[in-house]
Amino acid sequence: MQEKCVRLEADGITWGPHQGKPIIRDISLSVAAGDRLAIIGPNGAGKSTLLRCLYRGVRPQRGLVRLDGIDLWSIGPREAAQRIAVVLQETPGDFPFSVRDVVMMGRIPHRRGMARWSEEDHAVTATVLLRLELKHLALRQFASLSGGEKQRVLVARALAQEPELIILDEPTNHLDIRHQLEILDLLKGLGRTIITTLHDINLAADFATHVAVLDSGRLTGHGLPTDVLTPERISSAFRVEASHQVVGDASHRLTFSLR
Ligand SMILES: Nc1ncnc2c1ncn2[C@@H]1O[C@H](COP(=O)(O)OP(=O)(O)OP(=O)(O)O)[C@@H](O)[C@H]1O
Repeated sequence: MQEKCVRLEADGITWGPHQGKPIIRDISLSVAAGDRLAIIGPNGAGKSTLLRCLYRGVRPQRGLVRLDGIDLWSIGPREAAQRIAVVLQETPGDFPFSVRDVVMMGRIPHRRGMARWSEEDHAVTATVLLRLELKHLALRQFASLSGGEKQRVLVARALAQEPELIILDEPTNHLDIRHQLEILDLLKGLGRTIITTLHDINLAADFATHVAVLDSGRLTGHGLPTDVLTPERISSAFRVEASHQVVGDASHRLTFSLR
């Protein structure tokens, strides 16, 4: 399997529904190859909408998204899908697919038309199942898995795509704390550029090399977690009281209360 990373830049992007007000406005950010960006912000801030612009799900009405300096809309959807894998909250849970089938779906952007799966497709799928410790579940129905196992399979499908960038929307949703830590640890070890939304601010600080704070469709901070995740910025974005607490090894945690 190839290990590749890409640099992504968003330059002044704005998007909203037709004839509606923009949901995200004038967003500029950059993610260096191999970095992990966590996007945080309150419900409805526009995080999923921003992700859609970054993975070519919707075209920004203003501004550009670039992959290694090349406009994302100057490359076709197939090439975009070969370079960017997306893990969304909706899962193919109702469909009668085995775990192996779901992981194999990651190979679709590499397949020529309706051709059969190639030896390479089979080999990559087998490697990913092994690497993500899913081999013993390969023949299980996806729908029969636990939430934590499902999330692991969806990351495996993304990895089978051999992408340079993985974009995830709330990958820790509905997972208990151990499974949240496991999935973030797994993502850290993939050696890819990663952009993810996360609701847990302290987990985001531990996981990400950089964070972006979105508030009412605008970016209010972007940079290193220690610089960006200040109590003032978090209080203002989430409309709560936030304060720093020093824990055991002198690292900082934010605690929250209603104001
Ligand atoms: N296609 C659309 N047409 C109209 N409104 C939309 C569309 N997509 C999103 N919205 C609205 O834009 C706002 C931001 O939605 P979005 O899903 O991007 O927020 P979010 O920050 O991901 O929220 P959450 O944390 O609750 O998942 C919401 O009010 C949503 O209803």
